[in-house]
Amino acid sequence: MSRTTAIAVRELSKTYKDVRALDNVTLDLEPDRIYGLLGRNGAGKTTLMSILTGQNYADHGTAEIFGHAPFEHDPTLSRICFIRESQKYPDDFKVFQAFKSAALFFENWNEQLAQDLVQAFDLPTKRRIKKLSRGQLSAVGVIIGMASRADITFFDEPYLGLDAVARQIFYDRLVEDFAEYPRTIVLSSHLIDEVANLLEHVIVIDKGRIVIDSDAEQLRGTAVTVTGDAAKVQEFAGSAPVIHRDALGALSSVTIRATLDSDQREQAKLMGLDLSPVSLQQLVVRSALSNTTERGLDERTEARK
Ligand SMILES: Nc1ncnc2c1ncn2[C@@H]1O[C@H](COP(=O)(O)OP(=O)(O)OP(=O)(O)O)[C@@H](O)[C@H]1O
Repeated sequence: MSRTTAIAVRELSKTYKDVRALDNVTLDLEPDRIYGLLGRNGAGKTTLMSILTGQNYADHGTAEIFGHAPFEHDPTLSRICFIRESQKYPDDFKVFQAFKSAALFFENWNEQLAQDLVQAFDLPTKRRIKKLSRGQLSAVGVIIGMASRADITFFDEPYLGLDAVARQIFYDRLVEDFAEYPRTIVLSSHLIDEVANLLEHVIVIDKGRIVIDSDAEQLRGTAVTVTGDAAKVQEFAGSAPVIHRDALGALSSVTIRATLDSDQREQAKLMGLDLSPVSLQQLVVRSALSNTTERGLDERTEARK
C-alpha cells in the first residue's frame, strides 16, 4: 500500500448463504477526496462499508484502512465514522446525549459545527431520539458524521426522510467544511444527480462487482450524446460503443462511449449534429444495465454448457 492510500481493498469477496454480495473487489481510495459509492439496491455498498469499518467480515481478500485491518486495530477504528441509513442509538437517549458520546469518541469532534448544524436542521436536542421524525433522525446522523471530522467518514444513504431543503443544507455544509478540513468521505447514494457535483471520484458497484472506478471529471468526458439526422448520427458514431439509442422519425439521439477531441467536435458541428454531455446518473444507470445484460448473457452461456 502506498503512503497516499487511505483505503486499500484487495480481492475482497463476501457471500451470504447463496448471495454473492461482494465479488473479488479491488480498490484504492486516496486521502482527502470525496468518493461516491453508487449502485442499485442490493449491489453490495453497505456490505463493503461494513467490512471497511470492522462491523462485518469478508470471506476472502483484505481490506486495510491506513495500513491496518480495521477490526484488529482500535486506533484505526477511532479514525473512522460510519453513518448508516438506519443508525441505532441507545434506548431513551436524547439528541444532545448522542452528540456528547460522539464528542467523547471522535478526537476531532467540533462542537461549534455540531451546534451550527443543529440550528440549520432545526433539531430539538432535548427530545428523545426514539420520538424523532425520520428526517430528524437522519439529521442526527448527518451532524455526527460531519462534526466528527473523522479521517474517513462513510455516509450510507444518510438522507432518508430528509426533505429537499435539508438535503441541500447537508450537501452545502459538507462541501464548505471539506474545503477547510479535507478528509476522506465515502458517500453512498441513490440520488446521483443530486450528489453529482460533490463527487470527485465515482465508484459504481453492481452485483458485487466494481463496474466503474474513475475520477468524476474524466468519467463525464467518456461519453457524449449525438443528436440529429439519423443517417448522419450513424456516420458520426461509426464503430464507437453505443450506450443508448433513441429514435424519433428521421432524427436520432445516440449516446456513445467516446472522448471527442476538438476536431471531432468541429466535424459534428459541420454535419449539423448536436453534442450534449451525459449526466453521471445516465452513465451509472447505463453501466449497471449493460452489466446486467452481459452477466445475463454470461449466465445463459454457462447454463447451456
Ligand atoms: N445479513 C445478510 N444475510 C443475507 N443476505 C444479505 C445480508 N446482508 C446483505 N445481504 C444481501 O447481500 C446483497 C448486498 O446487500 P447490501 O446491503 O450490501 O446492498 P446495498 O448496495 O447496500 O443495497 P441498498 O442500496 O438497497 O441499501 C443483497 O442481495 C442483500 O440482500
